[in-house]
Amino acid sequence: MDPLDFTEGEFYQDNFDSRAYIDTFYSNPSGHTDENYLVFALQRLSETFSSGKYKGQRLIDVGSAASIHCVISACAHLDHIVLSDFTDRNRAELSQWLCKAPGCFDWTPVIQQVCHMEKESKSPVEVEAVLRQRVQSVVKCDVRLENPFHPLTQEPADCVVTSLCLEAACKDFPSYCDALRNVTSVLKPGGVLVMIGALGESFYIVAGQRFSCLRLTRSNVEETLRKLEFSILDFNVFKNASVEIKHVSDFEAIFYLVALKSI
Ligand SMILES: C[S@@+](CC[C@H](N)C(=O)[O-])C[C@H]1O[C@@H](n2cnc3c(N)ncnc32)[C@H](O)[C@@H]1O
Repeated sequence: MDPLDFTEGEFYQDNFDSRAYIDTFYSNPSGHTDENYLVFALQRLSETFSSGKYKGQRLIDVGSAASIHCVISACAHLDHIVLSDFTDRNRAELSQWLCKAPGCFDWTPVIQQVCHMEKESKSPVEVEAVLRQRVQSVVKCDVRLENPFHPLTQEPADCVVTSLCLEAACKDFPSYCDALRNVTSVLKPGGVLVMIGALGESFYIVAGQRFSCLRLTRSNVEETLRKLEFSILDFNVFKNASVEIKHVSDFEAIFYLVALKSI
C-alpha cells in the first residue's frame, strides 16, 4: 500500500466509531464470529498474569481504543493502570465506562469469560470493581512520538500492554520499529511487554469504514524486539481458520507475545 493512503491517527480521530468498534468486536466473549481470536487472547492474558510472575506498581495499556479486555487479568496484580488512545472519542468512551455513565458499554460477558478461565473466587462484579478502582487515568497517546504521552510524562512502568495498535498506527516498517521503541521506552529495565498483534493483515472494517493495517510477519516483530534488546519469553500464534472470509478484516494470524526489557 502507498504510505500516503494509510489511515493514520488523524484519520482515526475523524472516522473511528468507538462504540461500533467495541460493539462489533467485544459484545460477545468469543469476539466477532468471522474472527474468533478473542478467547485465544483472553486465555493467554489470563495465563500470563495468573502465573504471578508479573506484578508491580504500574501498567500502561497503549492504544486501548475504548476497550478494557487487555487489563482484566492484570488488574489483580498491578496497582495502577493507565489506559491510553489517540482519539478523543475512544478516551471519552473509556471514561464513561469508568464512571458507570448511563448507557456505557457492558463488559460483563467478557469479564465473566475471564473469571471462568481463571476459576477465581472473585465474582465478575468484584473483578469489575477492582478494575475500575485500579484504572487511574485515561490519557492521550501517539505512538509516533518519542514520548507517546507528550505533554505528559509517564512514570516508568512495570508492564506495558499493547494490542492491535502499532500495525494500525504505522504506515511502514521503519515507523513500526520507531513506534515500538517509543512505546517500550516507558518500561522499567526488566519490565514486561505483553503485545497482541495481527500478522499478514492489510485492513479491518468498523461500521463500514476501512482502516489500514501494516502487513507484518513474525520475523518482523521478533527482529524489531531483538534490536531493542528484549528477550522474548513466549510467542503464540492463532491462525485464522477462515482466511477466505474477509468481511471485517483479512488477518492471517494473531500473535501474542511476552518479552522482557533488558536490565
Ligand atoms: C484496532 S484498534 C485496537 C484497539 C484495542 N487495543 C484492541 O485490542 O481492540 C487500533 C487503535 O489504535 C489507535 N491508534 C491509531 N493511531 C494511533 C497512534 N498514532 N497512537 C496511538 N494510538 C493510535 C486507534 O485510535 C485505535 O484505537
